[in-house]
Amino acid sequence: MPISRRLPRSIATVCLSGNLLDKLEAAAAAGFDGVEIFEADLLTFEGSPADIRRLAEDLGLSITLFQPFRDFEAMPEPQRARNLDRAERKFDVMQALGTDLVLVCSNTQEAAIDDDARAAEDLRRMAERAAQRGLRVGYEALAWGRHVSRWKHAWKIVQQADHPALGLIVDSFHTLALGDDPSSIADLPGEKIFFVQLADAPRLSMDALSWSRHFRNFPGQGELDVGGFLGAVARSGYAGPISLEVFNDDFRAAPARLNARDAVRSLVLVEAEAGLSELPDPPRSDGFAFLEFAVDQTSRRALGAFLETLGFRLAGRHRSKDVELFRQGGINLILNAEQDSAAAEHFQLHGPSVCAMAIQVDDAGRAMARARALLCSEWQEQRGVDERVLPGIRASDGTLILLIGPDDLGEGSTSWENDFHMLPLPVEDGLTRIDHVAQALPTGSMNSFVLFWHAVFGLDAQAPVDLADPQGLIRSRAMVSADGALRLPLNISESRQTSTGRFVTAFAGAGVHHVAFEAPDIFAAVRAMRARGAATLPVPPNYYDDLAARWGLDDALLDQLRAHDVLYDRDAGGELLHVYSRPFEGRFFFEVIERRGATGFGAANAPVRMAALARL
Ligand SMILES: O=C(O)c1ccc(O)c(O)c1
Ligand SMILES: [Mg+2]
Repeated sequence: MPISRRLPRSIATVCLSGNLLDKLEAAAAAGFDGVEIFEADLLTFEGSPADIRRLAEDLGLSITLFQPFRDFEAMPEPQRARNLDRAERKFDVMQALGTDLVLVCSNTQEAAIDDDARAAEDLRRMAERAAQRGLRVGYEALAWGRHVSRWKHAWKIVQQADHPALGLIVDSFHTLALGDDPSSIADLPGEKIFFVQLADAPRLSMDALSWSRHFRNFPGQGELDVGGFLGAVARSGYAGPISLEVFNDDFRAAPARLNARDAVRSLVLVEAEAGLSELPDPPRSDGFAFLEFAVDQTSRRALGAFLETLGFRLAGRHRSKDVELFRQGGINLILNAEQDSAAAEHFQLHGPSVCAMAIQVDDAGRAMARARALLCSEWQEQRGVDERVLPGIRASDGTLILLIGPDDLGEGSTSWENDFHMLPLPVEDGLTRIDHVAQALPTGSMNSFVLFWHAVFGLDAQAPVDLADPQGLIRSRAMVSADGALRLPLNISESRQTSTGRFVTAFAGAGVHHVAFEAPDIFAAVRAMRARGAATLPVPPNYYDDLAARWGLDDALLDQLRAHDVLYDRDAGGELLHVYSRPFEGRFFFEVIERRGATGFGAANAPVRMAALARL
């Protein structure tokens, strides 16, 4: 039974960077209804709690919760009595803030007594005092609580305390981190759940506290079933706010407004997963319809010539714009040197680079509706008379993503001819399609990109891998569609000296740093490329000696690999053979890949590639 209702959206100030005012403004701008005020943000703020109340009011935000109140229940004397005085002072702050709810998280102190009756008694007393002021107390089990770490245990204590001003607070992280089952939250009386906090996280093997304090992220960015958790909450009849509470090292440094927009995007997604709302299905994709490079006249000549060595041919010239189409097999690459265009702007900022990716989708209208619901900004290029309009959205870094429906640029369709004077040249087919497009991301932005590709296109994030560059570590995560037709590895580096770091710093931000083309016969493709003057990225002999040992390859195959600078890997699906071009003007490079069943990206070979790039 779907329960379509819009619950208020809230975010904890700890999720966002800046001072308290920055945080409030970012939350309001993103469209949140309310905020949880974290005590640390209040303590470091210049203004009084009453000032904060006014600021929030002016921004249209309610203050949904004040937190955390720590180490309260089941203490020995004299702390036990002192804790009630401490609570009274927090109540003063809450009244000045204009919020009626405080979060008490389960006690982590060694001195805490393992006695549910005592805990219940303490919480009941606190609730009595809160009630005298019209306030409420919510009790949350921290996954690392000294004696109370699970929601069922916290609920038992809340029931035992039996006071109308005391309720339960559930937090998806604490429940899912312990592998605890959230489904019976659905059986609680919804009105006794006072507040709901959501956070996702990658699966990591470490203690819950460190995991929670540094690696939480927004729903859809991690691996926990937050949608299932929220579904159980919704079935209880809970009608309060849904609040994001994320402690994350990157988020503390991320631009608050962009991060707040991601926060809303994650809520839209998880609400739909929980059955609280509907979202158009993600597109099914056959892969990339084309890639567009921003160039000027000079770099177009250079890139065109470079592509020709890889077997691409000039296949068409745009009817009204300074744009050329290069083709090979089913691969379309557009070189855009048009003045006063989005491409020209991109070129000014980044130099020759990929400025747009066109993705083939089963239904462009539905894909756009989903993107819009997920707060993507729509984009439309100026167009000439009779030119087709390709609907587009912007990715996290501003890269343009065009959505190509089945009738727009289909295989053998005449629609290219609509916009281009096509040249009657035979197209080569040594390379057949775009296998993947790899991007270098600025530090701290992995979660934002993962959410974009997961939410809008339904791609799944593969497990992160660490790649060793001679100058530092690169973290890589591939976003892949269910059938593997759309693959986008995302790379990030803390060091500015790695191939990824150099790319991001030298070329002003995120961008495509390599494009991989599929070849049915990689050795034939390399021979053809070399015959046209393309140089492959050299591979040291040591690599092949080790390959022989690792995989027990026969000498004939090894000789072929060695002679063609082809790298080899194997995964559960099968074999992977790949080879790299030299970089174009020290920027991006191309990969040729032959998949013999493998679904990965040859991560084991990345250090060899990066060392070769560093030597150049
Ligand atoms: O990390 C903590 O201490 C902490 C505090 C309050 C919360 O609501 C929470 O989920 C964690
Ligand atoms: Mg919490």
